[in-house]
Amino acid sequence: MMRAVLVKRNEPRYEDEKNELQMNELRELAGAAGYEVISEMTQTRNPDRKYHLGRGKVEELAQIVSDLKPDKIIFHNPLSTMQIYNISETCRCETIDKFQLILEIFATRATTHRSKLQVELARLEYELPRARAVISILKKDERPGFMGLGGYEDSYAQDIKNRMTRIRNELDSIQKDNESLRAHRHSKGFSLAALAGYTNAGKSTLFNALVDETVESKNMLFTTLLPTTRSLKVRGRDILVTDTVGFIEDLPHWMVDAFRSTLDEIFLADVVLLVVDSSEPFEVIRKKLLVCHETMWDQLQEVAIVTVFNKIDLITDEELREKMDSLVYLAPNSVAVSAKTGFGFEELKEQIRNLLPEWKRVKLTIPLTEEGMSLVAWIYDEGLVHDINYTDVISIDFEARDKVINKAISLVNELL
Ligand SMILES: Nc1nc2c(ncn2[C@@H]2O[C@H](COP(=O)(O)OP(=O)(O)OP(=O)(O)O)[C@@H](O)[C@H]2O)c(=O)[nH]1
Ligand SMILES: [Mg+2]
Repeated sequence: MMRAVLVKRNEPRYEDEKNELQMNELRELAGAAGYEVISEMTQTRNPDRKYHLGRGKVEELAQIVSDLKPDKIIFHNPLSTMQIYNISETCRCETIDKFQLILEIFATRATTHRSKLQVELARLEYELPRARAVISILKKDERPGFMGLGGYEDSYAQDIKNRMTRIRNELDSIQKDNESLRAHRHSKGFSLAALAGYTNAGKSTLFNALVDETVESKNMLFTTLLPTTRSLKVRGRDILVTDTVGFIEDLPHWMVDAFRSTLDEIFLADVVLLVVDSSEPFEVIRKKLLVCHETMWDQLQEVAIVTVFNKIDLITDEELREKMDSLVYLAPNSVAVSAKTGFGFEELKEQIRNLLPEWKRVKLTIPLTEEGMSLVAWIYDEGLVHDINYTDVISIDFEARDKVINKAISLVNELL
């Protein structure tokens, strides 16, 4: 196991609780990336400056490093290239910030070709401006080995840019395949639901319990990198449920862009299940709901949202009521569940079912021929059959999308 020293920030203008939350976040992130935290240091913000790390602090850090010999120093706040360079140099230890840590987590979770490309793209986007800056710092210092770089600097940056272009092209073509897959699912009579929400809210646990199949769920952040899809049947309607990667607050734009295709699953759904951890403090839930809505809003105007208050086994009924009542304006169609105990699943399924786009119901008379039978088989595939009678003709009473009904009617007319 890799060993890390954490440097957390302390915002004097924040409440203690909020500072503690940020510390927890960094600890959890480090754990998720596979680090053992061997020491923690706090960096307090100087009111009139940015997160300037004073000489004394860096020396204190260097002492900790020489005593404990960690593999990495991890900072909560974003570091400039100059800071990374100076701290690594003084402490003789690799130094990264929270964003690089998140990238490491994504990299360890990436198992398929698509997710690996996404992670690589995000990494290159992060590296590009830094690569340029590091080279110019080294040039200024006139270090041996970096003298007379000449065209090297440009070609290095150009190389990164070329790799980014290649990855984007490849991702585009994978994205198109996914869109046709989605259209195919729709045409097969499935409705689409996606689980969304902040990381660690319990999406994967709920997903597993709802669809009764085993998808990795651990008490760590970012367990789910790739969307996973399984089917669920509610009152005869087949629903494909997709588990997605969790939202992260303050995600820089270059990361959001790289992971947009993960969010696309959410944007193309018929219903989004927005999962929140109801055992967290009210202010935290409120903030997380805001982040989710902000991230999804522009593209979600048409999509129904079910707000799932999860983990209610951890709080009292009174606490739950209070939270749900005060969050009404941020939590459309809310349902309280426990993914752990299964409480509230029936209500959740009903809520999903009620929000699915309406199908129409028709009765058709189809000739009892071979072509007629194959039309019936197709209707079974695409819709929900309520009643069917075989006499000298086939009388079928079924529910389906407009498109399916229109096609069935025109086929019947051809057969008559
Ligand atoms: N007590 C309790 N714990 C729960 C419940 N649902 C989930 N958990 C726990 O919460 C932790 C996180 O659950 P996950 O399902 O992995 O969370 P996630 O939203 O998929 O997280 P990411 O994939 O990282 O975005 C796990 O330790 C679960 O066991 C619940 O209803 N009750
Ligand atoms: Mg998950």
